Amino acid sequence: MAGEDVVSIQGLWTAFGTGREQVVIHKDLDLSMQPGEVVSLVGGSGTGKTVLLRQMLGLEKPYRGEVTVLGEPAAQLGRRGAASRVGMLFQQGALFSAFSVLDNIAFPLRELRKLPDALVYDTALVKLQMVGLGPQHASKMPSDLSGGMVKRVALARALAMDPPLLLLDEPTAGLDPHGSDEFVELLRSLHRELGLTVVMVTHDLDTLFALSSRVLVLAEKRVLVHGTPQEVAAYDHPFVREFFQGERGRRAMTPIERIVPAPASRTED
Ligand SMILES: Nc1ncnc2c1ncn2[C@@H]1O[C@H](COP(=O)(O)OP(=O)(O)OP(=O)(O)O)[C@@H](O)[C@H]1O
Repeated sequence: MAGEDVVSIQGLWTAFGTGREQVVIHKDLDLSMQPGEVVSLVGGSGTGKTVLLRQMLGLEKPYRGEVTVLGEPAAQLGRRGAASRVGMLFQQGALFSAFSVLDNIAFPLRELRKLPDALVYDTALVKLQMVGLGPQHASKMPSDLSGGMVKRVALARALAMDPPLLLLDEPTAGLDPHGSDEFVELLRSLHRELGLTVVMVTHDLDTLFALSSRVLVLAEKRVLVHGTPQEVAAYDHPFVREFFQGERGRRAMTPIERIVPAPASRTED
């Protein structure tokens, strides 16, 4: 039933520009997401993955059609309403550079103007701890943080208002393999502990296979195919072949071979 969907998109058209300059990005696109899913959106460059996240956050209005989040049109959530329903981790973290770590996390809580300062402070500290950072980091400035820490602080801020829906734009981009594995592990445990529904855009197949319960492929201005990562990877389409069966795809799908190099193939003399 539509009422149970965390996200429901029906008949979505996204277009930019007007007249002969107009470019249509999505055409009659439908999709829905159920509670607890971790859905990865994949698609070629310019297929409108990030725009779709921004529409779920209410930052972009559909040209035509409906984007509904937890039963309400996303475009009508308003900034404060949105923060308690949807948290978003932007690609570069997007921390306020003039604010300390704690003030960045506290920002959505302060915007409410309802909570006493002491409660805002305590809540922000709890969120900091939730993403694996101790209180010694609270007064640091964003410029003092590593890339992995910026992502963690941005995640804590996205979760400040306990939203049931978390949107992630390239969550592991820019992290080294170790940092990426750690961040995936953090996302996995937060998803489990908080019962989140997660929608992410990722080009990283390790992240996709590690986290996704379902993958949606955007192509031809709509959802071309969706299913488990394994089902989608087997779908016969040029983009899907290139994405999953190119060099990156083979690496992500055969982790055991990567870790244990085959000695037999190296000793042929
Ligand atoms: N506000 C805007 N005004 C005009 N065009 C826009 C706007 N936002 C996005 N676009 C265009 O819409 C298209 C889809 O953008 P989007 O960033 O969602 O792509 P994407 O699928 O996330 O691509 P990538 O994988 O390269 O990041 C692009 O061609 C982009 O230039």
